Amino acid sequence: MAYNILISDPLSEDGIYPLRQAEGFNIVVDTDLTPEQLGERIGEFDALLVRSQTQVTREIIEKGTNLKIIGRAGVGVDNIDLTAATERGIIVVNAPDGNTNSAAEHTIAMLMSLARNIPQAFHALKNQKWDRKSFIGVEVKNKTLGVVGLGRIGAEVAARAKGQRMNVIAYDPFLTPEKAEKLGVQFGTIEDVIKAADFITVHTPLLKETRHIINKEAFEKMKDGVQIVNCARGGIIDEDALYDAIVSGKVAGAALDVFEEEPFVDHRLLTLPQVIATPHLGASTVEAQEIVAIDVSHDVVSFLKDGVVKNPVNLSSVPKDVLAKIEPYFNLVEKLGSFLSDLTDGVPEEVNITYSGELSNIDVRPLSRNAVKGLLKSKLGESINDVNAKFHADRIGIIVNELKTTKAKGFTSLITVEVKTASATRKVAGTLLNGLGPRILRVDDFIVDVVPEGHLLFIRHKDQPGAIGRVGTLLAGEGVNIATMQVGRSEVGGDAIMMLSIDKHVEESGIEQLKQLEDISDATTIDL
Ligand SMILES: NC(=O)C1=CN([C@@H]2O[C@H](COP(=O)(O)OP(=O)(O)OC[C@H]3O[C@@H](n4cnc5c(N)ncnc54)[C@H](O)[C@@H]3O)[C@@H](O)[C@H]2O)C=CC1
Ligand SMILES: O=C(O)C(=O)COP(=O)(O)O
Repeated sequence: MAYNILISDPLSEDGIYPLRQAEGFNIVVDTDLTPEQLGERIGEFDALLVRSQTQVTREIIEKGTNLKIIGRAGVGVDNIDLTAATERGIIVVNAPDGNTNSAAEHTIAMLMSLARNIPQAFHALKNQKWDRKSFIGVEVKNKTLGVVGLGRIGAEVAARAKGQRMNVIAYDPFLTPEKAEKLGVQFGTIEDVIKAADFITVHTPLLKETRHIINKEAFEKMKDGVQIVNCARGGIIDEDALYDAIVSGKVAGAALDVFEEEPFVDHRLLTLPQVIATPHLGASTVEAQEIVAIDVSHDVVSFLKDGVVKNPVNLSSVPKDVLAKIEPYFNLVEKLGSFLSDLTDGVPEEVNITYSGELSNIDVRPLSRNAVKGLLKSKLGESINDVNAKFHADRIGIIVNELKTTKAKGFTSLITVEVKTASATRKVAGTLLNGLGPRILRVDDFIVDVVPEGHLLFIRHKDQPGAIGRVGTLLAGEGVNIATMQVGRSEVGGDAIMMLSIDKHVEESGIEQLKQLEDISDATTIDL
């Protein structure tokens, strides 16, 4: 299998060696594409690798008809339309750890430069001005640093600020008092943080909840003479409000690595002497660039070859030990979903997936996604995969419930999938038999033992002499050979089922004839 990979932002050449080494990977590096050129070419590629500059818009994603994976060699994915990627079943991966240290070091460098006017003084010297009066700074020791967003980078910045003898107060909606205590930082609301701080640094992702989280009202609550650092994302701070707050004297200075619009050549904020800036250099170190490129390249190779990724952004990630336990069930659970899709008429309203036995103790969400994928794929087509299965289920309004019980009726693990439509409830259960592979063990309330593969025929009939013979004769007339056959019944002479494994698909006309046979109430073909 050959794969075409496009790298559209500058990535470390040393870091992309996993891609260069992978067999069948054709790599194109073109970091000068305009959005129009990218749109024209993207259809040729299986994978797209970017940093923060390439805007991976819905339009680009829709033109990427062969795209399977988008790799972000860095953390922030606000330049990628995640909704569009998810809808189209394209997995997005990033490299969340590789540039933490560089971004934290850059933040501290900006903080110190801001406090001591280093860039402004250097600029004066370059212009042949020996000026010591204009650049009197402030110490950071014993000052309070307010950290908004105490994730990977925020926590590193907090630790280093403590090394500078600063007091640190942090706000993060996912911060627990325990984590705050462990990091030796004070724990507060956003209001506590912005009121207490002499310096404020933001380290959240850019989300709709964090866009302009530092705005006019926030500036009004701050201490007079506060200094602001943004090495996270343009847009977290309202740039117009920051401009006004600096001009009014409320804010003494700002150090910015990121901007609402990037790149630019002129920026109103840079006309203010209190503002120092770098052109989005937080992650621009040799070390960080090598690590992020390695991480994202590994994920692209392993996804295209084996369907496995370490750092998914639009799927929940699964630890290796859990993946090892659930991976053998991927195929079975997808087949259970497909089986039910063929068995049910009408739109599914509710899907209940019950995990019994050993599977009840682990994170089985990837299995549930595969069950939904199987259920939807035969109705909506091959474009359904585990990235977009949940999106399409939500879109249709299907409620998916995951249930767990330790009791597995003697099996190590048993998975039961039940589908409710407006007119019926159908269910199917299966397991992995040691050494024998996947088996369907129950259809509705009937016990069976079927390999979920190939063409199956599910028949409901009355337990009467001759019913089985009539089915055999009719299928023979259609040229359909029966490979295996099982019969189950609720009671002698009562409702019964036949589960046949057959060598070819039975046409609709054959199914209609089967349904007309005496004592046969229903017949369904299932193709797995
Ligand atoms: N300037 C640069 O070159 C770089 C910038 N970044 C930016 O820094 C951001 C943070 O990176 P990491 O620390 O690695 O991410 P992270 O995911 O480890 O941390 C983000 C933190 O923000 C918190 N958060 C989310 N919503 C919040 C809210 N409304 N208020 C306060 N906190 C909130 C989260 O709970 C999390 O703890 C990235 O999303 C990226 O945009 C990252 C690397 C380099
Ligand atoms: O990782 C991030 O979020 C960054 O902002 C780094 O961006 P870059 O890869 O340097 O364009």
